[in-house]
Amino acid sequence: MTLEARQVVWHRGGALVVDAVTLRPTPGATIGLLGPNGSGKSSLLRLLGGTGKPDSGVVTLDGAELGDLSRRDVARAVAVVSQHAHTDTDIRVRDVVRLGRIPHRGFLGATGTRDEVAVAAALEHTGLTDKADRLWHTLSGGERQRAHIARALAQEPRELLLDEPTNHLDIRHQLELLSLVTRLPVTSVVALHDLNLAAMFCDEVVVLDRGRAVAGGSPGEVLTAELIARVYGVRARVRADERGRLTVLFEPGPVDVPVGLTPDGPPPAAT
Ligand SMILES: Nc1ncnc2c1ncn2[C@@H]1O[C@H](COP(=O)(O)OP(=O)(O)OP(=O)(O)O)[C@@H](O)[C@H]1O
Repeated sequence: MTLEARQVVWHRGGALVVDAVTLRPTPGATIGLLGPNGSGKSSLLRLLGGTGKPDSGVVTLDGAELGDLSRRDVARAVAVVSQHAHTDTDIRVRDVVRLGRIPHRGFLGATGTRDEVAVAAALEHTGLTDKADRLWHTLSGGERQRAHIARALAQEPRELLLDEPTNHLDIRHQLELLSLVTRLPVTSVVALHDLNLAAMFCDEVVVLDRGRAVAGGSPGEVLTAELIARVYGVRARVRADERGRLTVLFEPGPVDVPVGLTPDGPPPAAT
């Protein structure tokens, strides 16, 4: 059993933003949450992380309703990296990563060898060991993003919720980060905009559109030109290589232009 959402509904600011979504990730799998801006990805992640409470439906962790568990119990199992994580500017990177250990600390809050080992491993995994003693405000945007991920890894969660974790990262670090996430012995739910990264790294994807889950399954089943046109309003060609790896190629122009008619094609007949 793992973190699950069943028929969750959530209104924010009077609007329905998550509409009867059910999410049952396979334990250990990497699940991509896809969908256009405003489709409800971050909101669903908030419900899964327990920082939002559904108006109806339930989120459960190992069968227990999230609202019935203490914050500490949830934090021992679930780590969240949100899109707009705030960090004080005069704190050192190692101390940011140490924050991930708080749910594991004993009554007096003392840190032990196990904490320092977890922090060192998290810094190493995210390529930040040599920046551990740097002050936060001296880091680049991508390095800050990696430090937030290191903090989540130091938490040694079973479930990892990541909201656009590749934002700010250069292509090498995007690939390294998602490759790391897929190798971790955790269940991950990752909001992503890049459909090619989703196809490359996710075992399953769920597509949200105006709060509703409109498709779910393996990337190959879900990421079709038809779905991309319908949900994103964009023309695309989806190719699979001999090993079944997908590439999504986007094409300019409105979706109602027949596929195959490119800007280099014949000019429209004069009227
Ligand atoms: N605090 C809030 N009050 C009112 N509406 C909100 C609030 N937070 C989010 N919303 C609305 O909820 C809807 C879903 O937003 P959400 O951030 O979950 O989408 P998203 O898919 O993560 O978008 P993006 O890809 O742009 O990050 C949007 O219409 C957004 O404007």
